[in-house]
Amino acid sequence: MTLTLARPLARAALRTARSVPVRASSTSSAAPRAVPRTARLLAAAALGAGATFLALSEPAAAEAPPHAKASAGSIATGGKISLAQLAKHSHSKSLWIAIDGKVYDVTDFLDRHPGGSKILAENGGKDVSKLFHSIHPPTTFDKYIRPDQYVGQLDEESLYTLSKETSEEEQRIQATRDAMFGINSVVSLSDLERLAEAVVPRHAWAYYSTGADTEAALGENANAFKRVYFRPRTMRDVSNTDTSTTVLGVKSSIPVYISPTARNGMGHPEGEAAVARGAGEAGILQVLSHFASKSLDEVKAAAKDGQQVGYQLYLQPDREQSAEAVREAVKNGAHSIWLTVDTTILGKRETERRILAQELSPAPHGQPLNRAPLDYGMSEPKMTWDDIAWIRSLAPGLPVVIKGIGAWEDVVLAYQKGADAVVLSNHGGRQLDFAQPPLKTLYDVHQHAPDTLHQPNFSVFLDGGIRHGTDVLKALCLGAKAVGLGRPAIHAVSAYGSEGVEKMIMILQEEIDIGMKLLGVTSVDQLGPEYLDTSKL
Ligand code: HEM
Ligand SMILES: Cc1cc2nc3c(=O)[nH]c(=O)nc-3n(C[C@H](O)[C@H](O)[C@H](O)COP(=O)(O)O)c2cc1C
Repeated sequence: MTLTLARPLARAALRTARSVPVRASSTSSAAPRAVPRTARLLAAAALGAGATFLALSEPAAAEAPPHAKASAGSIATGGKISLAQLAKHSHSKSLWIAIDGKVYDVTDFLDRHPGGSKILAENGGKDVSKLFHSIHPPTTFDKYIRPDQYVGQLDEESLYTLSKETSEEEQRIQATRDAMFGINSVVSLSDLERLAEAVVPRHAWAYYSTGADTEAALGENANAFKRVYFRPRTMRDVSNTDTSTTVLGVKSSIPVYISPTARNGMGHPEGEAAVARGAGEAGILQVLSHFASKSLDEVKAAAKDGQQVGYQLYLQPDREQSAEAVREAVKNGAHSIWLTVDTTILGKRETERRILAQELSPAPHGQPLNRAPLDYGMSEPKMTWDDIAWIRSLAPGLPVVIKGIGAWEDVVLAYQKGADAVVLSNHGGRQLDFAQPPLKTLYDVHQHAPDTLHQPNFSVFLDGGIRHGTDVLKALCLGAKAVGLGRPAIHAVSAYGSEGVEKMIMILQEEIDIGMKLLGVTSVDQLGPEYLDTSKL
């Protein structure tokens, strides 16, 4: 396996983490331990090669699933299966995988797997429990796998072997976690980011952190805030400030919500459920991704009574599939539907591709030349403005939010087509590189379509690059009703679970409060463009 990039990255992660809340006295234990070659290879096996996930669920000698009894003997051996037997079924004519100690024949699922046949083929003949659970909500399984695909259970020895398997990456992560300072040493969102980089698996960090192409859009999202200055007013009584507001009718402790991000389970076993707990404690709205690691059902179960969770949809070419997803979200109590519209095709995410390609294709010579296929997996390229009415008809009474607007003209269209809100966003710089920073789009709205910012039944939100309370204040001064946090929430949950999310919101609340007092305002509705100098934007 080629580790040329892996090791420096892991070391860099540890270095940066030590400069923030990692106990100095434990630094020696934070160094990756020497790991036998076999363990490295096993680690490599987890994702075709190379990638491993944070321990999520130990393969358990659990009782056979209910459908097993019906199917026992149909394909099957009926008896218990060893890892060696499992490994023999690793080709497209007979493809078995083990999940939580149970073995399934997925040969006829290979070409239907929504995540692509390649990844499934590469993992045939293996235990894929950790990988499976970190990507798929539990409901996925029953939806796609028939009872007759159950082959049998892994034998005791195999289960024991699997339970003892700890990859080099898992050891590195555990050592880093052991060396972390307590949560109260975290003082900023960037502290959480550095910690997350140190404690999530390498491929997960590649996925979370990547932008598209040159990553100019990613960088500019945050930089744009640095080009806007405050014009603070003074000699006003600011002894009592109120940072709260409402977001689509939901009371919110600060004008901030959690943007939808896929696969939170790669960074923390509780994933979006932990985000829900943190958001609930701190009193802000969470929007759950279409590709979340947890189902809306599970997230609602983790949430407080009455806590609201929005549901984000990627419209699929199979409209009935999308209709079903919306109906299910409504049934499970979604507060609102957030339709993402900046993903007609997946952006070219080079950082992520580079790392995965190195891990998946370690051989230096003799590889066939691959053309990366265009990935339409995330959305329907035929989507138009008229689809807003269709979505609305599927979720009567629920707010419909259009997420991923990059030009002021589209804000006007969304308003005219009956959306309840828009999110000015370039998907955190992961889609069209050089798409202008959302703060600039907001400025354009303020210049060209200011009326849309002052409608009682229409809200303009923004996400991308928010890392400080002052960023939140700048967006509100320009007319945004609230802002979304994408990566910061992932960093927070990856580093400290639900407490991390709560801490992140506490930090922002303090920063917003300090900023308001120093600006000379006592409530968020007093914020306006007169508090800004935008001449450098
Ligand atoms: C055998 C049972 C499996 C089923 C039923 C299944 C089902 C699915 C479904 C429905 C999706 C689409 C995601 C969504 O709509 O939420 C998906 C995506 C995916 N699956 Fe699987 N899958 C299985 C096994 C695996 C395995 C063994 C792997 C890897 C080793 C894997 C890796 C992926 C990946 C990487 C994606 C793309 C996720 C994304 O783009 O965010 N799947 N799978
Ligand atoms: C790892 C990751 C996964 C994301 N997944 C989704 C998603 O599933 N649906 C979606 O609408 N946006 C998704 N986004 C975009 C975010 O909702 C949001 O627009 C972006 O992260 C904001 O930028 P920020 O990360 O600088 O806060 C994702 C972003 C990241 C970083």
